[in-house]
Amino acid sequence: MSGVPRAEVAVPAGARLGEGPTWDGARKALIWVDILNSRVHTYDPADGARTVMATEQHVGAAKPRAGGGLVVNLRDGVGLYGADGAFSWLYREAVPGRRGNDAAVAPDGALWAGTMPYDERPGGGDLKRLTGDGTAVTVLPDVTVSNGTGWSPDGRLMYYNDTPTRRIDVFDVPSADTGGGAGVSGRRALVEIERGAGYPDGLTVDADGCVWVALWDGAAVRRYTPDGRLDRTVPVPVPRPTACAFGGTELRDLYVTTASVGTDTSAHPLAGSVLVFPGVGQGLPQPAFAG
Ligand SMILES: O=C1O[C@@H](CO)[C@H](O)[C@H]1O
Repeated sequence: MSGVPRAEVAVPAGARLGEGPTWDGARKALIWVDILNSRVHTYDPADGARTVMATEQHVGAAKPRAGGGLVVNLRDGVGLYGADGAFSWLYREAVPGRRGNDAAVAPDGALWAGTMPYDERPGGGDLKRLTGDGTAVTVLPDVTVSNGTGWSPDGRLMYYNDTPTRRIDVFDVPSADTGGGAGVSGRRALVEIERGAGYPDGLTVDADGCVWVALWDGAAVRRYTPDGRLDRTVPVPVPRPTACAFGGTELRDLYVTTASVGTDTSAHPLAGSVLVFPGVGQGLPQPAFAG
C-alpha cells in the first residue's frame, strides 16, 4: 500500500488508558479496555454500536472466551465473565501496588497474562500462563511492565514486550500445536527501539509473521519483519499509542488504542481515542480463551 496511512477515529476520545484492542471474530466487534477507568468497551464497525461494562477493579485486558463471555486481567488476578454476565475468579493473587496489564490468548487457547507495579519499579511484575482449570504457571517472574505478547503464524515463535527494556523479545516455542505450554526458551532481542523513538507497548503479529508494535511516547506503530528489519512506520496523531490489532470482517484494518494520561489533550484532542487505519495489512484470527 503506497503512501502514509491516514488514521480514522473509530471511537472518540475519552479513555485515560485505552489498551488491549482485540477483534472478537464471533461477535464481529472490537473489544478494548480503559484500564484506569475500569471499563471494558466493545465497538461494532458495521453500525458503530458501542457497549461499555464497568469492572470492579482496574482491567488490563479483556479477551473473548470460547462459547461466549470474557476473560479479564484485573488488578488482583484473572476473572471470568459468563455469557450471562456472571463473574467468577479464575486465578486470584492480590499483590499490593501491582495490577494486571496486557494479556494475549495463545494458539492453544491458554491466556498469557502480565502484571506490572503501579510505580513501574524494576522486576515488580510477571508473566503467567493460565489454563481454563485455573492452573497458573509463572513463565517470566522478573518483569517491569508486562506488555505486548503474540505468536508467529506457525506458533513456533512468541514475541514479547517488557516495555522499559525498549526491546521486542522473541522466544522459541517447544511445540507449535500446544501454543508452547509454559516452556518457552531461547529469549533474545528481535529489535531494540532506539532512544527517542518511544517504548514498545502492545503488539500484534500479521499473516506474514511481521510484528506490529505500538510505541508509547513514540506517536507511531512500526512493522518489523521476522528477522527484525523495520518494514513500515505508521505515524499516529497522538503521543501515546498503546496497542494495535487487526480487525474488521477481513482482518485488514489496524485498530490502535491510545492513552490520554500524561498527554496535553488540548494539543492532542484524539488522545484516548481508538483509531483505525483501514486496509493497511492482513491480520490473523485471534483465538478465544479455552476456559
Ligand atoms: O501498557 C502499558 O504501558 C504503560 C506505559 O509504559 C502503561 O501504563 C501500561 O498500562
